Amino acid sequence: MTTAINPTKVPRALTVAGSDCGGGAGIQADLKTFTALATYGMSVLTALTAQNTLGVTDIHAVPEDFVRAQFTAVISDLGVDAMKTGMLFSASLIETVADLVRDAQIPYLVVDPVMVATSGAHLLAPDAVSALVASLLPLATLITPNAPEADVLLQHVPDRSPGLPERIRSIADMKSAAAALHTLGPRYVLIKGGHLALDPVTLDPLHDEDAEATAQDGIVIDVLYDGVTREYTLFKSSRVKTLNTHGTGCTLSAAITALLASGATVPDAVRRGVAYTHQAIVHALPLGQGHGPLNHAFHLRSATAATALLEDYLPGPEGYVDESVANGKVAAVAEEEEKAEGAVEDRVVVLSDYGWRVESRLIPTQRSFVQLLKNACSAEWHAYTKHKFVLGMADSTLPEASFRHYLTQDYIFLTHFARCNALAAYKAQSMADTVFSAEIVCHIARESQLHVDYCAEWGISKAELSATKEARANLAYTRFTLDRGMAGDLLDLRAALAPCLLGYGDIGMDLCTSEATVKDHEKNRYWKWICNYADNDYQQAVRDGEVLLERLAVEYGVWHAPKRIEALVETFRKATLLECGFWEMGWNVEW
Ligand SMILES: Cc1ncc(COP(=O)(O)O)c(N)n1
Repeated sequence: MTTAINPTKVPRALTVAGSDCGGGAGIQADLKTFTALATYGMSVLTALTAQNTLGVTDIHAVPEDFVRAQFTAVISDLGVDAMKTGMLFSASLIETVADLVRDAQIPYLVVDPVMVATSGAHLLAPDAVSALVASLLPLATLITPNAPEADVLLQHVPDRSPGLPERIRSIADMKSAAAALHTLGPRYVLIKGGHLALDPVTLDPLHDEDAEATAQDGIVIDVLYDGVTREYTLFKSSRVKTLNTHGTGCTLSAAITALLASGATVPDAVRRGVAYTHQAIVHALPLGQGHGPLNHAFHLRSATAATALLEDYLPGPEGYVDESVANGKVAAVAEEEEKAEGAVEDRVVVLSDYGWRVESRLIPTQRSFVQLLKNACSAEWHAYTKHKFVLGMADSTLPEASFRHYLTQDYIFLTHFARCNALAAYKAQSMADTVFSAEIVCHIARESQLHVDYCAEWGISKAELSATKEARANLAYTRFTLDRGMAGDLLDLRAALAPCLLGYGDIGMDLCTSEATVKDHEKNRYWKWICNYADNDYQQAVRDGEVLLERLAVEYGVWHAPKRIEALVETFRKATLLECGFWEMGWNVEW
């Protein structure tokens, strides 16, 4: 039976996996991920586990006939654009699923060869690996083993070349393993590097004694191999110091499946899936007493923000039967939220192939430092992000002379913005944070070159740019930021830089989603500028910057230092006003 056609534009994603009643892994993680990535999620259960963050206490396999019934129900009526498999448990379940997939002709199949849970429980019978290799891998578009799973699968590669490692330890090993696993059938192989300890600079495998220390600031490399083009793509993420990684593999393969269902190519789905999973780990929840779950809804930011989202949908006063009861409830919720705010102590484990070490650190629960800054300066933020210069770009009424003046000054601004980030690299307390800022410097250098090209489109030559004198507003803003950085610490500097990073993100998004702007965008002279800041790359930079600010806020102890918060708010306010001054400068073409 082939899959039903899709009469809507909603991407349809199916997971065939085990249930984790604790909600962190398996079907539950997959469905949360599908929803977070705006796909319609469906599930076929292969096994029920009694499980929490500490481990699996029992497993109940679903009979093959019932797996068949679930799959047929989904395929015949709702249809599937992409599907993944997770915990399949036994050889007979694997063969059943492979039979069903073969008939259904689903466009994409992602196989996550789940073998052992983070907690150590066996989720696949050892004798079922041969069935997985023989029946399911040949049908897969992509397989997503971690290094230990890849090691097991490699034992099943016929004609193992002598170059294949016994145990994957380096990027070179990951590459040769990926190419070897491709011969088992899947076009793409993604080997996840979370279990490897690599030197963050040379990317060489670490010796046992160095692994523990460097794993703190380490990086994770995932290797994707395309068996048709024979190309490798390496995805780099910073390693997150946390114990809360339960469900990481499920989440990544589900995210890739959702993105494939949405029309992404495999490399793009992997790139975005890795980024989504990384953020879900960064915001992971310290729930339970073992490996806590990821936060699949990190983009809702906080319970307060999620509830605020619902404000638009609440009925008016006429919707309540008894207003006093309703008000009482609201007050109770507010009190609960207040109690929930603050910081909790999280046990942080630095994990590597070679061992682990526990540290403790404070993790804010409900609070967002970025939100605090924006709320405290809401009037200034409004003046900046809704400035007449911005509104003039939205409807293309901004005089070109103003924009040109702004562009020439922005070129100078970029130079100082790079210096600020170089200063941030110097102020950083860890190699990872130094590299983070240094990479921004390199990014600004490239942006500066693109700026020259963009200015040329506006008839501004490189010579003209070089001869431009710096306007007072520019001087004030950039030197203020540098001064904050030199006199203060990394957080002071990042708070001074935040209005630029976050504000342009807000403006790009606002203008790109405003109906009026979008409707006439072909006639809008500023559309390209707008798209540049609404683009995924810039928005990702905004998210990275926000995550950094939230972390620094905790690391520098601001939640216990009201005076420090006040000072940081003032820095943020001044920088926001100086951004307004920058627009004013453009608007008035003042020198
Ligand atoms: C039902 C189910 N499926 C998959 C996993 C693996 O997830 P993890 O390795 O994070 O424990 C799990 N623990 N439970």
